[in-house]
Amino acid sequence: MTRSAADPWLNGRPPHLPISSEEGLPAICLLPGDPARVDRAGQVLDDFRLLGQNREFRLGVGRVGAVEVAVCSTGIGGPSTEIALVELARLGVHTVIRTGGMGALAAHIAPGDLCVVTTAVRDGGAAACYADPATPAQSSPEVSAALRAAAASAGETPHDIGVISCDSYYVGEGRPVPGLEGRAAARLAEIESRSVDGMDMECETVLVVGAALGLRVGGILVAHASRATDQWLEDYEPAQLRMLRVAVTAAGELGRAPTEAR
Ligand SMILES: O=P(O)(O)O[C@H]1O[C@H](CO)[C@@H](O)[C@H]1O
Ligand SMILES: O=c1cc[nH]c(=O)[nH]1
Repeated sequence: MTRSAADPWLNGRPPHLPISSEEGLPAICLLPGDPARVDRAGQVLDDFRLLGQNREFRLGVGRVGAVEVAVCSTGIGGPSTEIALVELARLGVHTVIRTGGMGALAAHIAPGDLCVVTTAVRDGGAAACYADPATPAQSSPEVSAALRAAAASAGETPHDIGVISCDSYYVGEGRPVPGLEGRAAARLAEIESRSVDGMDMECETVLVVGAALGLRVGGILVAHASRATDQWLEDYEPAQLRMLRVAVTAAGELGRAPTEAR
């Protein structure tokens, strides 16, 4: 059997994710950007096992109660996130929850705060291949509701937020790269004028590409930093674990009461 360039799966194995369609995946998958967060999610899942890693795509599966949950890192930005989503959908995943970090823009969101993503401003590249730029990036209401309920049961009080997702961390997020300070400042002012609560680099792709593929989509983010107060959370792991606990509980609920993918 030879690999097709147009459809480069071979013997049920996708070209990027370290798994074959014979092994299959659970219907629900958490999507951190950082590969190291896959193992952190494993700390709050039962019977976690790592399936493998290829490039930025680290993949594992575990369980919450009777519900199996996959965790797959997307790497940074739209292109690698699009690849993960398309391959996961073909492997049987129908619900995805981004579990990431963000820079808060709204002054009332402090580093370490949890945020349930309801919408994303479309500022990346990959998602434009899947839906016209006018198509809104929105979480599936049942995914957001499950995340809010899981947070409440853990004693957390997450913010409901809109994020802007863009494919540049430095100048694109208004950081002063030497020689480009003016450009970065103008960019930050432009982002601030859009009235969003935070910025990351993957939510748009998860919401738009996932929806175009017929998946239920959503996201929970923890503020790693505040651009409003210029604070940065150095001891980030406890906040990530709080977020992951909420996401795993929500995944358990969504898996217990499956609805049709939208
Ligand atoms: O916290 P994760 O999911 O890695 O994502 C955030 O961190 C990366 C930037 O450092 C970007 O991918 C951004 O969206
Ligand atoms: O400032 C930040 C922090 C996390 N992720 C981002 O994209 N930006």
